[in-house]
Amino acid sequence: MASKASLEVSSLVVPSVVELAKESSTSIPSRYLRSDIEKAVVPDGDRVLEIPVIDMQKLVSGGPNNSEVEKLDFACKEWGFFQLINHGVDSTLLENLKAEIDAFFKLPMEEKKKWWQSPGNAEGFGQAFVVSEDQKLDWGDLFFMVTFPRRLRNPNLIPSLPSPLSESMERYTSDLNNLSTAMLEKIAEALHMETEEMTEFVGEGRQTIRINCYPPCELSDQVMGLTPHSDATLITILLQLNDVDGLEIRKDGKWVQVQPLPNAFIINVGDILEIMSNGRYRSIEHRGTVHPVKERFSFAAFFGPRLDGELGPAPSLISEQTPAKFRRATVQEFYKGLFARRLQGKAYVDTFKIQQD
Ligand SMILES: O=C(O)CCC(=O)C(=O)O
Ligand SMILES: [Fe+2]
Repeated sequence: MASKASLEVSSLVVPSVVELAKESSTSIPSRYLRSDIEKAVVPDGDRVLEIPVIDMQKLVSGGPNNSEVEKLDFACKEWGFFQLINHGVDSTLLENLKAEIDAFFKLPMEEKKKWWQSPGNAEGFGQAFVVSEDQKLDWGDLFFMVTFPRRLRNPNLIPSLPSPLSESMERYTSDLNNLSTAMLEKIAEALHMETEEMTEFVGEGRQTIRINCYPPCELSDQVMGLTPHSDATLITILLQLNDVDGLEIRKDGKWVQVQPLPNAFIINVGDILEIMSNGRYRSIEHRGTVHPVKERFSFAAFFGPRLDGELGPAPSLISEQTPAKFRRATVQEFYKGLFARRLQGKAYVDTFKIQQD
């Protein structure tokens, strides 16, 4: 049955960083400058960090004992992050989307104002998780909206975006919604969960999207494009929209840069999947850095469960030997708490942990 539950998401309204970046670097307000940025480690020589690569075609076509499902299990368990190739999303659509988003963020501010966030509503251009006037701000503008289920969409967004961006967004978010559902079925298989348990938990699902634009900044080592965080999702499908790297993950305590394969998706385990898998899979902390002279764009599609359900470890994954590591909560309660605080690594999901003696 379709749920009526909706969720109000808000964030304090802040100025546009794209506009700010047009001014000289001497005028960067202190709200953006940080002195506590940990540097990323540079891999030895020309060794780069090789995050696992999963092939969607192999994942869906293999029968029982599919080794790609085992690879998926390993990637979610050991990394919380992997690249997805052969994902089936049309590459022409991806190329069009990249150009259209670039043009969208370059529209004059006068026009972009139509889609700016407003007090009490975090959809549109702006920032997220800004809850106090004195917290540090990210060096980037985002565009956030609810995309699925359709009835929860804000009518001032997708249909009123410039054409052809609105048509590309419709196709892209719909393709990613289907891909997320297919991926979660495989994740259920990898976890040896009952399939119905996953489908019941996800229900109609909920997708939100966040497009990130990080303008260049001369003081790039003193600003953060996107504060270290884990995503509060089941899974996130991330696409880097241009040729500028900047995504970093915290691997074994150290920040390391990710170099995505062209047009591959980067998929990461979110906090809700960590809870549902009873900690077998772990959401990974990541951040967006800023380049000194180049702007960077990325597109994150967040996929979570229906809003009118409950979350907690899947009953089939709990036993006497593996007791529940997380408390149960309604999905609404989970999100309400999330949006009431600033982003701070994995601190929020940790509040759901049950102390083990
Ligand atoms: O820009 C990136 O690569 C990371 C984006 C991200 O983590 C997010 O939007 O949640
Ligand atoms: Fe993220």
